[in-house]
Amino acid sequence: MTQATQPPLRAVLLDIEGTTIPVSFVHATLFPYARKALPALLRTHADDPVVKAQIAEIARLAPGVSPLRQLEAWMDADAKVAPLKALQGMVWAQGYAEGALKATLYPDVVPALRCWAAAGLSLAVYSSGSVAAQKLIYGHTTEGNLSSVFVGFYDLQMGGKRDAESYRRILDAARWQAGDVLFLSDVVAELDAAAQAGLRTCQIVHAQDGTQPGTTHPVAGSLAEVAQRFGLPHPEVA
Ligand SMILES: CSCCC(=O)C(=O)COP(=O)(O)O
Ligand SMILES: [Mg+2]
Repeated sequence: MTQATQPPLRAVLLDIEGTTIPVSFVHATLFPYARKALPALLRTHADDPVVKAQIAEIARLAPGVSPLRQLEAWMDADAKVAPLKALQGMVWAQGYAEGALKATLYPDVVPALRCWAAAGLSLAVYSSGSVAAQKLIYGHTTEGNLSSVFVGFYDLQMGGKRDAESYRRILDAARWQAGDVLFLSDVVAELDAAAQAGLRTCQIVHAQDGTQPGTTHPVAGSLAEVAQRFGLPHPEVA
């Protein structure tokens, strides 16, 4: 089916890093903040039930390794692992609360999200970052609290982003039909998995992030371009 003959989209599912937020913000601000703050979190919150549950999960995944060493190894590898993502979310919460962290989105993102939500599209997030971290990032942007534009937040509890089954779980949870949903990501393997589950896809490519355009999904350099390609309401970029 060509774009013109496809039914109108009802929902947009968005990745975060490389899609709505520059890779540099995640790697130069969020990740170093978490790396510095995690040792103290493990020391001072050892009795917190959430921390305890994550430590138990680390021990299950990496038996015999010190939790901190394992977290450092995962951070070195940029591994998308649920216990690391949950603990990173906890330390970022403190950073946002103290005003040390504020998310800077790509300039095209806020106008597009507000315009699409106002036009009745359902918007949801699917990121490796924990749901708590997603709500924090959109709750503390340089342009204010954006969390109300989203009707759903999904993380690795749905499964890995390169696994088609994860997208089927999200469709079930959101009660969406696959063909009504557009998934946006910078990572081709994630788009492949979403397409396998029947979602429509578009790769977001930002030269400043070094994103390599693939050949198997439509490509756009901004959400305004996505709107144009997929017949979505067109945001006025401020
Ligand atoms: C939720 S903000 C932090 C993003 C993060 O921790 C990460 O690993 C990026 O994952 P994504 O799936 O958004 O590319
Ligand atoms: Mg990404």
